[in-house]
Formats: sequence, structure tokens, C-alpha cells
Amino acid sequence: MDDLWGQACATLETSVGPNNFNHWIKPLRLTGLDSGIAHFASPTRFISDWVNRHFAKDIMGVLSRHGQPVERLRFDVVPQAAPGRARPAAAPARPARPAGSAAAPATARVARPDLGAPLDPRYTFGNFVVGKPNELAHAAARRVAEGGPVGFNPLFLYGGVGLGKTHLMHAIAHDYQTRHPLAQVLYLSAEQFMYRFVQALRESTIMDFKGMFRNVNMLMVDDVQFIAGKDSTQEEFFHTFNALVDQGKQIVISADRAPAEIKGLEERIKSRLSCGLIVDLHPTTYELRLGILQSKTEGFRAQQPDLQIGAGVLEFLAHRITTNVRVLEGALQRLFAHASLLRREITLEVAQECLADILRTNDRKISIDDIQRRVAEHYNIRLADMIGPKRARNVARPRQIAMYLSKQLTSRSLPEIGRRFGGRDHTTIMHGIRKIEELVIEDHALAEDVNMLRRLLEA
Ligand SMILES: Nc1ncnc2c1ncn2[C@@H]1O[C@H](COP(=O)(O)OP(=O)(O)OP(=O)(O)O)[C@@H](O)[C@H]1O
Repeated sequence: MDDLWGQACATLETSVGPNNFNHWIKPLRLTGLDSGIAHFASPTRFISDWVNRHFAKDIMGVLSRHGQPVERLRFDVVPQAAPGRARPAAAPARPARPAGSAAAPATARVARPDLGAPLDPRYTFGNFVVGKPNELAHAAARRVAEGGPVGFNPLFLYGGVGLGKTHLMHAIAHDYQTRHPLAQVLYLSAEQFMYRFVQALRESTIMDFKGMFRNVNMLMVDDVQFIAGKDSTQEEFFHTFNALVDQGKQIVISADRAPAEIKGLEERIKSRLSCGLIVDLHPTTYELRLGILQSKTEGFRAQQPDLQIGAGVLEFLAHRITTNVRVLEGALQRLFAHASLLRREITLEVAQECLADILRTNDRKISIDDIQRRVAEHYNIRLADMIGPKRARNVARPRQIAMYLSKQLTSRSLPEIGRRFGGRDHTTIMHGIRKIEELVIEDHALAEDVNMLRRLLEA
């Protein structure tokens, strides 16, 4: 049976693709064939249901081609069923485990987790351009990807939209998986975590769910701010988190802000998330944007060697598109598509014409200087008071409003905002923002002021 399934698996890996194969089919074991029914042992009901719904035809087709016509598949749930194919004879290096922890998956033959999201093959360390704003996050990610004794747990990456959090997480997963091919790496968004959890509750498979999450070597949860305010999901996340940390397994988390700033997240989770290393991906600098544009252009050139880019075009884009890397990438892609369709060199004029809408949006970008100036004008205080030390309420309150609007209307991080407000500490900025968040609920007049200022700035 094992031989037959081994041969069938070799064909299935090609027909369904390695990702699907590894996630869904590899954990199965063929246990018998009778009267046109193929019997499988599956580690969870979730896997059997999924395979039955999505891959039954492929499996039946392959078994028929191997001389075993099958009309139906049946599954018995056998927790931690051994994978159907032999493991490589010499197991590659594994991450170090603390004494007393569970046995390594190579011997325990834990099924692969089947709850995660697929990894984007383009998001590797090789494709990640490093500059001042992301060098610390990159170094920490590299360190975690090496595996070995866990240095900081969790690694918490945060930053504004499109600054490379997901890219770095996928890069960690790829690199770690290459170094430790048998290790279980589970990457998913916090939203998927919640979805799987709710599904497990609904289908009474919560023990399977817990088992799957607790058997991984590395858990990566993207956009964790999503679980804020979702009490039972937070509870489950907390237990999963603790169980893995207790076993010395690495956890990598990303969010759009620091743990302490995530509203609606339980204090105990915030404190757990703050236990490891928290690193901030800062907004991009001109140099980093230019580096990214150059690197992406090289990539395009490899596919389209006759691509012509005029002098100064990349510099122009790096200068004008400052929102986030995703927008920068989109602009470049549009330019290349334009150039290859029209077979024209990308000159500065072509770039301006083709990207007029993106450039206009970026022109409306609001700076902390604008905010400080507008707020100072509105409250009739001196601009210097925005950064000065005065604590009198008639100065301190407008300053806090400016801090609040800076957080809302720009992609600057708290430490950066702090620097622009006279070198104040990020906790002072956070305090100021919280104060205004509270006041806009209680104080109608102040809420009106803040809204009006926002509209003026966005106009
Ligand atoms: N330093 C970088 N080098 C190369 N590409 C980058 C870099 N930073 C971001 N990118 C690219 O920008 C795009 C957006 O990045 P990513 O999805 O990782 O951002 P994010 O921080 O997770 O955003 P979100 O907050 O929306 O989830 C991706 O295509 C990514 O490859």
C-alpha cells in the first residue's frame, strides 16, 4: 500500500502543485483498497474534508492510472498520521530545541499544518532592498530565519501600510524552510486565524485546531491588529501563543502599530507580544525608494531586455511617490506595461503623463509641518510652541491635537512624530494621542475642531 501511495504521490505532487501537495495530500496515508473505495488515514477531519472537496478527482484519477480503479475515498481520522512517503534518509539540520520539549517532527512525524496561507515566492530576502528605515527589521528577520536557539520571542514587526512587513515574514518562512526542510512553518493572517478558529468551533474540531497550531516549529501571524476587540479569538490566540513559547518555538508577528498602541487588544496579550523584540519599519527614505526602483527595474529588464528608461526617471519617481512601496511598485509596473505596449522609451514626459493620477495623489500628501502650522493658526498660538516645552493647557492641548492628526494623516511612526515635536519621547506622543481620542468622544466642540482641521488639511 505504501509503495502504491508513494508512486501516486509522486504524480500528485506534479498535478496539484507542491504547495497543495505538501499542505493537503502529504499528511495522508493510504491504508486500504476495497470494492472501489480507497481508505485513508488523515490527521484531522479538516484535512479529509478539504481533500474530499478539492482533490478527490485527482487522487482517484491517479490511483486508476496505477491500476486501482477507485470510485470513492474514505477517511479515518488518526491524529498525527504518518506522511505517506518515506522521509529523506539523512535528515537536514533542525532547529535547536530546549531540553524536555517535544520530539522533533522528523521522528514524531507530525503532519504538516494545513491551516496556513501560501507564501509568495517573490518575497525573499534576495528581493528585499535594505536601507536605513528597515535595516533593523531586516537584521532581526535574518536572525530568526537562521533558526537555532530562540533569541527573541516573539519577533514583532510593525509599520505603516506597504512598508514590507509581509515581504519580510514570507522571506523568513522561505529561508527558514530551506534551512530546515522538515520543520513546520505556519504563516497566516490574523483574519485567517480567526476564520479557522470559528470554523473549528462550528465543526467541533477545536482539538484538531489546537493540535495543529501547537505542533508547528514557527508560527507567523500577519496583521495581528485584526483580532483587537474579538474576545474569543484573542483568548485562543493567547493560549496558542503561550503553548508555543513554552515549547521554545519561534513566533513572528506583524501589525500596523506597536503592541501598546493596538486598541481593543487585551493587556495580557500586549504584554506577551512585548516580551520579545519589537522592531519598527520606518517610512521609506529617498535613497531606499530609489534602491527599490533600481532593483525592480533590473528584474523587469531580465524579462524585457530592450526596455529603455530615460535618465532621471527613477530619481523622479523616488522623489515624487513617497506614500508606500506598494504604490511605488504599482507605478513602475504601469510604466513598464505602457512602454512595452507602445514600444516607446520611458522618458520623464511619458512617466508624468502615464502616472498623472498617482502623482496628483502624492502631491496631496500631508506633512507634520503642515499639520503643526494649521493647528497653531487655528488656536492662535506660536508655531514654536508646537515643539517647545510649555505645559499650559492652551498650548498643550493644540499640541496634542497636532500629534493626533499627525498619526492619523501621515504614515509616520510614533518615534518619528516625537522627533518632529521637539524630540519628545514616543510615549509622550502616545499619551497625547490617547488624550485626544478620549476627548473627541466627550467634548463635542473639540471633536468639531479636529474634524474641521482634518478637512482643511485633506482639502
Ligand atoms: N524593502 C523592500 N524591498 C523590496 N520590495 C519591498 C520592500 N518593501 C516593500 N516592498 C514591496 O512592497 C509591496 C508591499 O509590501 P508588503 O505587502 O510586505 O507591505 P506590508 O507592510 O505588509 O503592508 P500592509 O500593511 O498593507 O500589510 C510588496 O510587493 C513588497 O515586495
